Amino acid sequence: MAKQRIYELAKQLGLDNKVLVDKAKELGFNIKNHMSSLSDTEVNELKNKVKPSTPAKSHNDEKETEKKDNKIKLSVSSIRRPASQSKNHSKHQHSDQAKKRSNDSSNKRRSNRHESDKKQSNKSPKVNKARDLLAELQQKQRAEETTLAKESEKARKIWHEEKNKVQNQNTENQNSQKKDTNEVTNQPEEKKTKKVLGPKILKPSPARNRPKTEENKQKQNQKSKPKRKPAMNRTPQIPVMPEESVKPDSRRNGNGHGRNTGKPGRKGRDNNNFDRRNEHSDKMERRKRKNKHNNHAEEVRKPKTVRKERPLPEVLVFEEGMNAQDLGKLLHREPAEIVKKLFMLGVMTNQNQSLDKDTIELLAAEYGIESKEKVHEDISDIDNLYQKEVEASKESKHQESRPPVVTIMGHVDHGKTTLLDRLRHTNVSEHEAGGITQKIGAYQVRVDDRLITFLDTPGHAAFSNMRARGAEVTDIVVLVVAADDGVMPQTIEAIDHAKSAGVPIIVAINKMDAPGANPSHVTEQLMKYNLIPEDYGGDTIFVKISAKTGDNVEELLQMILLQADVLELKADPHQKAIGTVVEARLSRGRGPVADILVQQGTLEVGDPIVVGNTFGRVRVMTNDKGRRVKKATPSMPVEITGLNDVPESADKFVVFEDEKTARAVGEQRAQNALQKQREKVQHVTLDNLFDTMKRENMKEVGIVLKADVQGSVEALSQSLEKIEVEGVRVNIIHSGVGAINDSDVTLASASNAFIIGFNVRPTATAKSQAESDEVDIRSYSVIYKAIDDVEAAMKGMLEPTYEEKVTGNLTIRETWKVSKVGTIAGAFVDSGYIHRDSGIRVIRNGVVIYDGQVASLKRFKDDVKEVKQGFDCGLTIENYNDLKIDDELEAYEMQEVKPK
Ligand SMILES: Nc1nc2c(ncn2[C@@H]2O[C@H](COP(=O)(O)OP(=O)(O)OP(=O)(O)O)[C@@H](O)[C@H]2O)c(=O)[nH]1
Repeated sequence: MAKQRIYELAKQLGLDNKVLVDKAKELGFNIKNHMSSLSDTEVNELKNKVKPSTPAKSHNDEKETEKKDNKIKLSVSSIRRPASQSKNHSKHQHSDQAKKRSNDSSNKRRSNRHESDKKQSNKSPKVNKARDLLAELQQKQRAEETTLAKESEKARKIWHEEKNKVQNQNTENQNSQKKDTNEVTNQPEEKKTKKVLGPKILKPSPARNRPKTEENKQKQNQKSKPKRKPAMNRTPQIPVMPEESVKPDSRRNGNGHGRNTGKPGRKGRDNNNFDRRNEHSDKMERRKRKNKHNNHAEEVRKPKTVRKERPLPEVLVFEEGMNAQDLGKLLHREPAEIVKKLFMLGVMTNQNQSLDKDTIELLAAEYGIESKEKVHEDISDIDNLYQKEVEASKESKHQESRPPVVTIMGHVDHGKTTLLDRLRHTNVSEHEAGGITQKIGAYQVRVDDRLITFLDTPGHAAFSNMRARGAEVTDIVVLVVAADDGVMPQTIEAIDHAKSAGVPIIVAINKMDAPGANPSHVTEQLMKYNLIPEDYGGDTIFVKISAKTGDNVEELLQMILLQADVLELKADPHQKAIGTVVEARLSRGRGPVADILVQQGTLEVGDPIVVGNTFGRVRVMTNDKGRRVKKATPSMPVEITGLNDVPESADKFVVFEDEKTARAVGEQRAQNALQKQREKVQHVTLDNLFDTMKRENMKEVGIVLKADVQGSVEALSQSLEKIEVEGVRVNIIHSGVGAINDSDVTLASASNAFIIGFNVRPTATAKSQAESDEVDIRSYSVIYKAIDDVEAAMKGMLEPTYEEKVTGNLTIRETWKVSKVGTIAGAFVDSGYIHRDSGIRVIRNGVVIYDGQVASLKRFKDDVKEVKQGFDCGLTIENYNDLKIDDELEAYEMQEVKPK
């Protein structure tokens, strides 16, 4: 049988040539490659060897797998090993296998080889040629392999030399790592080569090799704690570096920092980052140095100011809600210190947090000082300021005697004004309208170089309120009782007022010259009111005088001074001036004018002043004789100008440090007063709801009241409001001092009220406005006249009755029918007049056929109010169009009939 070549057999078996060659070699056949031929025996033997493990049907799969395996092996080995090494390795393997087999088949093979050689030499020249070619190819292959191996060996040597150089350098630098470095450098070449050429191996992070900070050390210790062996067994720890970590510097970008992952890309990036970082840090460094330099320069220029430690205040006057900053200012300490102190006291706060009273007190105690809460003063409460000044004067060491302020009281016509006239040597009563004193006057009388201030209060009942106010500033009341008239109602009222004010009374029994004078009777009457003369064991001074003749007036003055001495009246002229308004009015040329009585201190021209709800600066000051003065001492009545508004009588006044404050206070008070007034008008509660409803059903007479002085306004308004007419009451819508002006008319018109002017007249514009608005203005100079008129008007309002009054007769002369308007009658006024609002009756043949209202009234094309006798007019009647020529028209009005 012919010999078969291995590749043929491989093809037949569906195996790779190499596999078959290997198998054949395993069996010890004398073959070289897949071209080698096999004998039949060898073929069979090889088939047997291959067959069991390689079933025919899976040949392809196996082939594939083998191919893959071979490829992988080759690829891996080509990377991992140098060619020569791989060759050696295969040689070794080959030799091992040969050794194994050599024992059992060496002789046999040797003989076979000889045989085959012989056989081959005997072959055809073609075969020999092919063999030679093959041999030649093999030689070439071997030569190439040898060259490659030499080159790789050379390259490896160079690499090792380089590496060793670097390692040696590092070894010198890093003594602690010396040992390990040496170990690594002494490692076998194969291993090292393997490392370099082999696939990437994940290396321990260089981070672990960083110099250990304290923190890192701690962390590492914590981590390694459970793994630690007992201390006794521990050997001195030499850090065993991982293989790669022994050459860290060569991998750390030359600076020992940064992470090296072994990737060139990342290396590069790290380098760049690092460079940038370096650059940045350099800049920072430069900047720092520069700043240092600058700071230093500043330090040189400006020596540091050391804050002076100011002493703590004796008392911490605080307000609740202050914060650490506020308290820091008061205590002359840094707010941070305050916060710290509070923290120590257990109060967690910041500099801006409001603190309560207790905390602030605690803080003061911590500093060892007293604390006092600041009491808020409402400077707009001038009554309070006034009272404070009064109290201050009582404790003042600069008190001086002051003139007594005397008020003369008594019943009407008992001679009060005559007495004052006598005292002032002027005749006031003759000029008084209606013979009644209408104003509070204040005068000073000199008696033996001593002064007595008199307030002339009117005796009429309507002025009782003013009298009571007069008593407030009064030290002594002189009660005038006519000897021929005796005690009257207002005498008793005066006694009550004086007593309630705690003011001592001196009784002046007047009109001793009158024929019916009976002083003992008067004395008896007064004793009923606990006014007991000294003669009767009492302490009331009785003086019998005649104001008319002047008898005993001097003695009365002496008695007043005596009483003043008993009272020891004193004041401090050096303190801030306070006092009371006696009277106020609006002067046309001078503006608001106020008669005031200085009670404490000294008022000077130019003083910023708040008077009631007004304020200003004292511009001109005039005394009771009409002379200008610059100063007003205690108990001195003066008239002042310079206020921004007219104050009310009995208002308090207080002088302020500056005009700004005075203005602020005055404005605040005016605003408060306005608010109060509004609340008074608008406020309706459950308590007053019934009253309000009741008032809604009542008819009201609205009055706008204007007078020359505030006292008259008050007196008149009180009298008017007292008028009682069943079902009707007076409502004073507005009252004030000064002429009747436009706004008064507007207000009266809007409120359907009329205006009463007392001693004042309307301005020209107000007069014309009143006429156009049909507002009634009544002017009076005597109070009771005004009261009587109002009373009559009020009676007129009670259920007024109306009666018809025919005002005119007309005859229709023409009619026109206009669509949308109706019938227009052209009529002639035969008698009287027709008004636009007239009622109208249509009379035809003596019979009233319609009674209605005029709808429109015209003359030619113009609407008119009224058409009088002798004129033509055009008219329409509401809801009636059946108008015919010669119809008679009767115009009429419903007129109010006053109750009798
Ligand atoms: N015979 C006599 N008549 C006097 C005396 N005093 C006043 N009269 C008169 O009494 C009247 C009233 O005097 P007045 O001084 O106006 O009285 P009044 O108390 O001021 O009156 P009112 O201002 O209304 O409060 C006048 O006619 C005086 O002339 C007096 O001493 N003797």
